[in-house]
Parts: sequence; C-alpha cells; structure tokens
Amino acid sequence: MQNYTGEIGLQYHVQLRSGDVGRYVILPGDPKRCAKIATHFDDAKLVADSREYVTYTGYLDGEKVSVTSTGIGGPSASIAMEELVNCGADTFIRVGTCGGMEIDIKGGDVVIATGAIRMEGTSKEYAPIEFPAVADLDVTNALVSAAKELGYIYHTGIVQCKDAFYGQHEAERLPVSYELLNKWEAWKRLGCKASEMESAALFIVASHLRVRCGSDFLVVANQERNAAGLENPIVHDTEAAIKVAVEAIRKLIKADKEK
Ligand SMILES: O=P(O)(O)O[C@H]1O[C@H](CO)[C@@H](O)[C@H]1O
Ligand SMILES: O=c1cc[nH]c(=O)[nH]1
Repeated sequence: MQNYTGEIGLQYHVQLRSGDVGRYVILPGDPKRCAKIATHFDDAKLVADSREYVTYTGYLDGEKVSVTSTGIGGPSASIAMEELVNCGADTFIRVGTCGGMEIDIKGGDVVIATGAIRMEGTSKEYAPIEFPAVADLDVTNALVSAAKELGYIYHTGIVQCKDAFYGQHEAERLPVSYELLNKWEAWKRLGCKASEMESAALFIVASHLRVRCGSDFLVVANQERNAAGLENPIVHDTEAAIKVAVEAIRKLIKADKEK
C-alpha cells in the first residue's frame, strides 16, 4: 500500500516502528488501562500515543514486552494487530472487560476465552463465516495456569462478540430486536460465557497473520443474573485480569526460551 506516513516502516495508526515494541504485546481496549498495565513492567516507557492507540514498552524477566490499546471494536483492534505485527510482535493477549452471560458468572470473576462468536463485521472481511475464531492454545493454557496459580475465580469458554454494545444491553429497543434477542437466547443455550467486542476479530486476524492471540477479561456484571433477580455485583477494577495476563506472558517467555 502507499505509505501514508512518508517514512518507511513507521506504522500509520499506531505510530510505531520495528524495535519500538516487544514480541509480546498486551492489548486492552481502553487507552487509560495502558499506564496501569505498564506498572507491571520493568523500566516501562511511553513510546507512542496516537488516536486510540497508546503504547508503553518495558521488560518482563529481561524480555521486551509492550502494551497497546485497541480502542473499542473489531475495526480498530484489527488495525492495531496488523501494525504491531509489522513492528515484529507475534504474541498477543487481549485484556478486556466483558458482561457475564452464564448464570453462575459474577461481576469480579475472570473469563478466559477459548473461542469467539463472530457476530461482528471485521472478521468477515478476513475469513468466510465457516472459519472459527479460536484462541491460541499455548496462550490460553498460559492464561489458565496463571489464573489458577493466582487463585482467582475464572471460567473458560466461548465469548460472544458484537459491534453494537447497546444491541447487547438494550436489544428490545433496537429495530432488529427480534434477531438480537433470538440469537442471544441461542448463545446462552450453547453455553456462551460472556459478551465483549474484540476477540473474534483479533483471533481471526491472528489466524491470518500466523501469530498467537488469547484473551482474558474482568466480568463487570451479568445481565442474566439481574434478569433472574439474583445478586449481581458490579466491578470495574481490572487488576485481576491484568495480573493473569502479565503472569501468562511470563510463562510464555519462559516456555519460548526453553524451545
Ligand atoms: O474494556 P475493553 O477492553 O474496552 O472491552 C470491552 O469494553 C468495551 C465496551 O464497554 C468494548 O471494547 C468491550 O469489548
Ligand atoms: O457488558 C459488557 C461489558 C463490557 N463489554 C461489553 O461488550 N459488554
């Protein structure tokens, strides 16, 4: 493609070059989560701040690692992954927030995605809908092992991804409520754990680019518990999900060194 930046190697949206990031990158949606995640790195420095893409680079166990925010939704997340891969990254963990769907999942729990429902638009521009959005097995195993070791309540399974946040939370108000509500019911019957917005696009782009990607999330609350009249705590502190991702990166660094 024509280089919009005028500088060979400078990535247009994230404003990063090769060498600015490590091969391991944590991907939160919210740019404000980056500084918080970077406090877990040694010698972290802000290396770029462009649009929704904020990047810090530092070290974990002597290995260069980075955090880059993706913004909300598949379009901006896919751009972040494409441009980070151009800078040399090959292993990604999305650390997000989600809404619980299965009734026993509560605000404050951690969810680790094994795969994602592709009810969003971006992944459809990469792969036919028959192709599954699946998390990388090594990254997922590292996340599960980290969550277990850290003693958090965690759940593994399929997450649902969509483009309209309010299609999840206020489906009955939307003109296509008949479709949104019926599909939501199907996802629940199929044992879907939680709803969020970026993993499907990230997993599909990762498959295409032959890089590794997994996801873990803080459950903010569970609308199904609300509907059932059950206690429904609301939690905004993402620290547990961040610690799980950071510990998983350490495990991947160790395993990769031993290969
Ligand atoms: O907290 P983040 O990582 O942004 O993730 C979730 O929160 C946003 C919606 O509130 C969407 O991006 C969704 O995937
Ligand atoms: O309910 C929620 C919470 C976070 N992100 C979502 O997409 N949905």
